[in-house]
Amino acid sequence: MTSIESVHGPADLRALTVRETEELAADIRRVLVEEVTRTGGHLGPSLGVVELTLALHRVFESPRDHILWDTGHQTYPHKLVTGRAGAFGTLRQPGGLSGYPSRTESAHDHIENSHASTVLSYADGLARAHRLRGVADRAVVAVIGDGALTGGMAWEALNNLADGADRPVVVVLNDNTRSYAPTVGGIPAHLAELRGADRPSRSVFENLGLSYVGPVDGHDIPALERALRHAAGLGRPVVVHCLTEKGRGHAPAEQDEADRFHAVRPRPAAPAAPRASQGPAWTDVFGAELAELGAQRPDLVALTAAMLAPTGLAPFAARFPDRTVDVGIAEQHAVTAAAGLALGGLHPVVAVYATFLNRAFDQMLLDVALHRAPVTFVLDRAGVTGDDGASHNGMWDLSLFQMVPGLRVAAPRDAATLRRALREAVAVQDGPTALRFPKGTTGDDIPAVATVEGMDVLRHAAPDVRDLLRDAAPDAGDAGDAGDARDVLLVSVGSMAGVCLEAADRLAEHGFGVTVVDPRWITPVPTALVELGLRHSLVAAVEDGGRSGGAGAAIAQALADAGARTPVRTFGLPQRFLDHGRRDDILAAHGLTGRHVARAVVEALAGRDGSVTIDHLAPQPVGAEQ
Ligand SMILES: Cc1ncc(C[n+]2csc(CCOP(=O)(O)OP(=O)(O)O)c2C)c(N)n1
Ligand SMILES: CC(=O)[C@@H](O)[C@H](O)COP(=O)(O)O
Ligand SMILES: [Mg+2]
Repeated sequence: MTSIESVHGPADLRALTVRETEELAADIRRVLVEEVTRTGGHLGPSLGVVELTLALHRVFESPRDHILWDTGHQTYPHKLVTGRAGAFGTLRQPGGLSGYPSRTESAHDHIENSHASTVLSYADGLARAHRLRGVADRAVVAVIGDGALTGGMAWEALNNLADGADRPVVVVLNDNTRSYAPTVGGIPAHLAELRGADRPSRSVFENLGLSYVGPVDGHDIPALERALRHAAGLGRPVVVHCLTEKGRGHAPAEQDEADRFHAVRPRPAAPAAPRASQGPAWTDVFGAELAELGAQRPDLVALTAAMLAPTGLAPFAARFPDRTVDVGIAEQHAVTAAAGLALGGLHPVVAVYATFLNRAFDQMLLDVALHRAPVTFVLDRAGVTGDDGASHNGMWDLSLFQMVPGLRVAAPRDAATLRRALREAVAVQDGPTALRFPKGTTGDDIPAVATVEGMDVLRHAAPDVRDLLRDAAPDAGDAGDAGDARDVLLVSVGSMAGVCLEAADRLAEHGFGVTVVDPRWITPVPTALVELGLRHSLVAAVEDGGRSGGAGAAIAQALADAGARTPVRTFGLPQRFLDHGRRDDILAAHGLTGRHVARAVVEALAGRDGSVTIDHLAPQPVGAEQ
């Protein structure tokens, strides 16, 4: 029985007989199911490309030939046959193998970005480079899924590839008819025709000017190899249409109608000990509230970019299918179509993972905000997601949002404030709104102890919260803070409320008067927040997002614009690409903990008069940066 342990690199594949290759495919599936069930990850997509991966590495000679993968979530077989079988048990673990191609892991890996629909553009550019540099002996092979093919970039690239008879890119279309759910739109309909008995005489690819090979059984290794060799021999741009099955070879995945085990959660290492209430999933809170609002507001329309269930829209879709739109993996189209829906008198809600909205920034800015269109953006997976690595962290949105005139942004801290923010957002009819919340569960609700000008005060040291906005400095109240009641203003952004409250307790133990405020609506910076900041000795903003141009930076700018001399410390993620890991570990590693924030605030205050010692707080790995 040929096993994956006998494969140390793709050259070993080329020495196998067809039978041995088929035995190897079975062993790869065994390893995928055993390991990914434990580690979590993209089991279904990888099971679907086992034979395709083996055929690709037998026909083409990576890394001299470039085999490029769109999205990269389906590359576990590729990793196994390119020398990483021994490390595969570390998949998606901190310090272990990435769940996507990684150039530091292997010369066989090229594209690390997990955002879909990019591979054909890489291939076009790489093929142009080969031509311009006179490189003639290196193939460029681009694997793209039927889902990714619904993304606009893919067609921009095809338009260019079709015009490049001298750029012999081999496009391998991995057609398993699904993104998460069955792929939607005219493109999958055309692919279905090509798969059918009475297929059209010419495919859309041939009408554009590319050659077309197929359809070919994506699980028949000899047939795949024949098709790939034929395609490579054409010496011109060509699409090889491969028919595969997502989740192939693992019955629970094959039978999973929802998404064929697109992304499975890690199996708990041991029976989970009863933990403090984690609360509901943010996604579920949003989905349930939107469905309720949909019953009250016939003008609400939900839009998704091929992620209806992952973004929580399933309850809304079940009740209001005619007001639910899946545009495919096409966020740019989703946003401008939402502007069109708004122009038509409706109130669209665009639900998307935060990082994927990046590619629709221009549409948000100039198709939505320029027209003050009442579109509500709901960003799930905002902040650190962790497991999926650098291109999945939702750490860009708060910075991008600062640039959008008229956009109002809410960052709820728990389930109650998420429901409230959603209701408030869809009530806004004179411009766009956005909500952002992280991956995972909400935890318990965190009640406000007071409100000030619409902002929630989670903790304060003054006898009366209104004292905080008076000019005279109130003495410390009964919160046990011995210092001036307005020593420190901690501005909590979204899910950082628990971190801020822990920091406040630590600071209060050491005699500081601390106010913790959650503006809930953080962009534009509330005037009342500036007023509060002006009356405190130090302002510290804590956000689960990139520090450059984020919410904290905007608060600092607003205070400076108001002529404040109050120093501002911003706590957020360093503007770097963060390696994969667990969300909580990454937040802690970058100082987003109560202990670290307290220590850094004390340092900042000590920096003013030097009278405060900080030896009682253990050193933390990362300091707060101004
Ligand atoms: C721009 C962007 N939007 C959404 C996603 C989330 N996503 C990851 S894989 C996937 C489905 C991909 O379908 P397909 O290309 O057919 O690959 P398959 O999983 O079927 O192999 C989606 C929507 C993404 N990675 N990038
Ligand atoms: C590859 C991709 O973009 C998605 O499958 C993503 O990995 C899902 O992330 P969650 O697991 O957080 O839903
Ligand atoms: Mg697919």
